[in-house]
Amino acid sequence: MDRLPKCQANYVPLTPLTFLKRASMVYSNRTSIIYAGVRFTWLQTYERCCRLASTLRAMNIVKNNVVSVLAPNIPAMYEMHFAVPMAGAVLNAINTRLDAKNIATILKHSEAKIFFIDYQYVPLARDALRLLMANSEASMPLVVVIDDIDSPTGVRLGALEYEQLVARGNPRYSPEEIADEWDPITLNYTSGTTSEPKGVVYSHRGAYLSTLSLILGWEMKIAPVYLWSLPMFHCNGWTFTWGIAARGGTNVCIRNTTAKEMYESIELHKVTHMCCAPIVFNILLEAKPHERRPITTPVEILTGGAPPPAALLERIEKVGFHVVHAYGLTEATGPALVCEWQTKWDKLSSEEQGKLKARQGISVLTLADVDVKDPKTMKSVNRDGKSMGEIVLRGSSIMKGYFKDEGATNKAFRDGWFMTGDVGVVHPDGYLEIKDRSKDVIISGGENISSVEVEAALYKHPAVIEAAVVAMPHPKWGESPCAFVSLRNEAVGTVNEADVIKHCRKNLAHFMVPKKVEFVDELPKTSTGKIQKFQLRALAKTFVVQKENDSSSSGKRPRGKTTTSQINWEKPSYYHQNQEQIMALSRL
Ligand SMILES: Nc1ncnc2c1ncn2[C@@H]1O[C@H](COP(=O)(O)OP(=O)(O)OP(=O)(O)O)[C@@H](O)[C@H]1O
Repeated sequence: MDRLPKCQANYVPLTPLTFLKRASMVYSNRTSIIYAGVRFTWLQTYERCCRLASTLRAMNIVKNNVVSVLAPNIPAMYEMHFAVPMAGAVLNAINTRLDAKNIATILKHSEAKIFFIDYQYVPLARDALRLLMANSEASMPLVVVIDDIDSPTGVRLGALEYEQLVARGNPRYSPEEIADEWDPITLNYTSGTTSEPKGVVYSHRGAYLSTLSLILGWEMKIAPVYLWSLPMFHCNGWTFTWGIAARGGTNVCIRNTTAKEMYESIELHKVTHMCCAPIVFNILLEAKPHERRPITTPVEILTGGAPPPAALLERIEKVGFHVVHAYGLTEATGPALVCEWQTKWDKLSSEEQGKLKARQGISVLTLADVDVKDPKTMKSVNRDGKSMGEIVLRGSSIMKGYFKDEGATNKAFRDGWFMTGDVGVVHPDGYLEIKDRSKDVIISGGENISSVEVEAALYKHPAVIEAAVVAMPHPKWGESPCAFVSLRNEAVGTVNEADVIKHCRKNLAHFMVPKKVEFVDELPKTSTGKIQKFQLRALAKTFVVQKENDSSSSGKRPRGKTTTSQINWEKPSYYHQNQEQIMALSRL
């Protein structure tokens, strides 16, 4: 038996590109993409991708060349997820919330040969290209502007425009053969929450398997109507760029994730599925009455990227959304764990259900194994829901490695495991729960305090809209929890520090209760909307607790004051005004 050889009939390299070709045949007339007044079928999408791929080849793009794109969730961005690898190249979708300096750094590091730019991002891209040009070691990519396909604007940066390249190409183009499924398909840079963004490389095989296992993990049926509320530049839309083709679904593309645009799309197109970070729940929940639309049939939401507090899960489900919680990282091709629902939980109260759903869950099918280990001994921790260790993963959805960074790659892989840098526990039922990032754990009097647990208690307070907890120096305990909280507009002035501490006492063990609560207008965030705890930690270090139960700080803001502080958080270099829009929205 073992002598039977592989041949082209029985051994085809795994690649998500096969999903598109299949969709063009089996779902040829079904709507593939909706964007404003534009609609495509799966056959049209396939032919447009063939055309673009053939033009890229004609432009001397060869195997493993990087093609970068800076665009929101528009049809071109979707098509490039197929067309670029169909030309044999590697897609690098850049986060549109980065600033010019970081975009220039990515273009240089990735050695991008072509840079596609959505017309709205031309000013930002121009600044990035200027910085790149000033760097004598960097080579300049060819620039292509993507004009709005629904209402062309005429904005240009050079001679080339996306639709011209599509029109010029061959719809009968035969995509480049994937010789080896281990070949790279995309290059995605991490969020830079804990360090500088790193270039994560996915293989065709990893992308294919991760796509399938997420479809199964989320139980996504045939022909979903998928709203693009998650940026496609996040781990290729957590693989749903490829996944919607696999299911013959409809991609509803929107430029901005405003409450109005999301609610309108849900109503108009009868959206069945969407993905988002928990921060988007706030946008949906805090929508103004004229922006809201009733959710008449349940919309499935897959959420992840940050811990969703149980209280927030409860609130969003009451509106009519049905949430599935997943945990993952760029390095794991998006979600690696899904909190698979158990029917016996249906009988529980909504509060208990929220708590169970807030756990990060069990591995997706592509992972061969997941564990929580003591990072020093690499021994598995007890499955008691209490013993903490580092979450480690192994399997086909784990990245190939970090591009041009052997040191970081070697550090990330240890003893056959990928080290996530996240601290978690395993419950007796096998479900994992993340307690913190390694760097965020608070050690108070020798006890580990999970900032995520304290935050979950804070979110239960009806006036709290956002909360983050970090370590603050304490003369007796070494460290103690310090909470940074932003309040709903109507609660500002009515809730004080003592109220919040009293609320925490009711919901947490005494040693976990924050010794200080600082009210802020906004919390500092990364380009992907994650809270930058390093900035909070730096500020918390300046707070001095004199004795037990005295939380007076170094002096600027007296205890119990009910107004919020307008702190000018140091903006990271990868930060620009879109971020402010998101924050403003989340606080409306
Ligand atoms: N469901 C979740 N619950 C809690 N935390 C989550 C969840 N999903 C993701 N995370 C956090 O997000 C991290 C992955 O984020 P991402 O890959 O975007 O880059 P980053 O880790 O934020 O950036 P960098 O690696 O550059 O610091 C995980 O390691 C984990 O800390």
